[in-house]
Amino acid sequence: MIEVRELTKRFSRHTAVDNISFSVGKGEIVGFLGPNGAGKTTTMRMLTGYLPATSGSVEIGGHDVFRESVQARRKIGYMPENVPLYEDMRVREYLKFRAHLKGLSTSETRRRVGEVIATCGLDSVRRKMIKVLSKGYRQRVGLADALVHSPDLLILDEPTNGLDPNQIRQIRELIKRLGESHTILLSTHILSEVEMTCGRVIIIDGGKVRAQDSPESLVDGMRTAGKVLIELKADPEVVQGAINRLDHVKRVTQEATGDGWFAFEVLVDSGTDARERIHEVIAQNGWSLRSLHRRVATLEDVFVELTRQD
Ligand SMILES: Nc1ncnc2c1ncn2[C@@H]1O[C@H](COP(=O)(O)OP(=O)(O)OP(=O)(O)O)[C@@H](O)[C@H]1O
Repeated sequence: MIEVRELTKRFSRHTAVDNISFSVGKGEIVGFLGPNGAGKTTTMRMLTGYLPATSGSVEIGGHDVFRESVQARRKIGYMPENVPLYEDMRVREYLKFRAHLKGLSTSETRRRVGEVIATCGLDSVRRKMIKVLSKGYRQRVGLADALVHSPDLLILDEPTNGLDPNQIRQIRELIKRLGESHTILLSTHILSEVEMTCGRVIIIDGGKVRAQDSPESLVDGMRTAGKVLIELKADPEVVQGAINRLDHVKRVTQEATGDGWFAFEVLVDSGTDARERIHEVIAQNGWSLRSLHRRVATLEDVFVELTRQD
């Protein structure tokens, strides 16, 4: 559905997107992740034909976005980061206006506007002025606008940005439902959202693709996957020294928990499980233990590992 080849965008001397290639298959929901300034919005704007590329190509459903822009755009529903809405229009009126702009006939417009109002849960506000709507409803209007011409592909730039947790949940559920009948590429900062909604993730940083895989495989392949967390009561320096001497232990850090106990974080080689040997050391020394468990890596760990500056 999306085929991106060696895509580059330079703004004078700054390269915002640097020779990236990826594809998104029909029916996939793909998360596009990256820190601020990574190049997500710039990439999405090129994908949707709003911004010309410096070099490289983008095909949407077999149509080159730059050379066959009308055909390609017909397949795309784009929701930009800050949805530009006409504040003084009523919701239904605005969606009708947008549908006409996108070339729908009067009867198609009536039918589709009714459908997207229902899909996006806008029935109760369809006669309200856009300026009185909450941010959550505005996002839904943006989504309805992106959907009104029945595109196969949705490109959503931070669809939950600025929403409260309830609104985030509602939009996430809506996106999941839309994913049953659309291909979706969405950018977000909320990693748990990606884990819940996306089958695949593309992580970009400094304009380059750093990783692309399912959230599970990225987490499995995580280099720092092995961490054991312990809480016990004993001389922390002695504990640290004893655990540090074990095979496959890379680093032990400790901090006081404030109630007389100490918390230790033990970094071990990937693929090793040091819990049993750590427990033996604790038992041999007779230290009081109140917790010992392995921490499973999260997508956040992968993200930090791939995009951190140091
Ligand atoms: N029109 C422009 N002119 C010059 N530089 C730009 C322009 N648009 C974006 N940039 C720069 O390109 C880089 C990538 O920006 P982009 O907005 O694509 O990042 P992003 O990943 O979407 O970030 P955020 O998460 O903050 O929205 C940034 O360094 C930005 O300053």
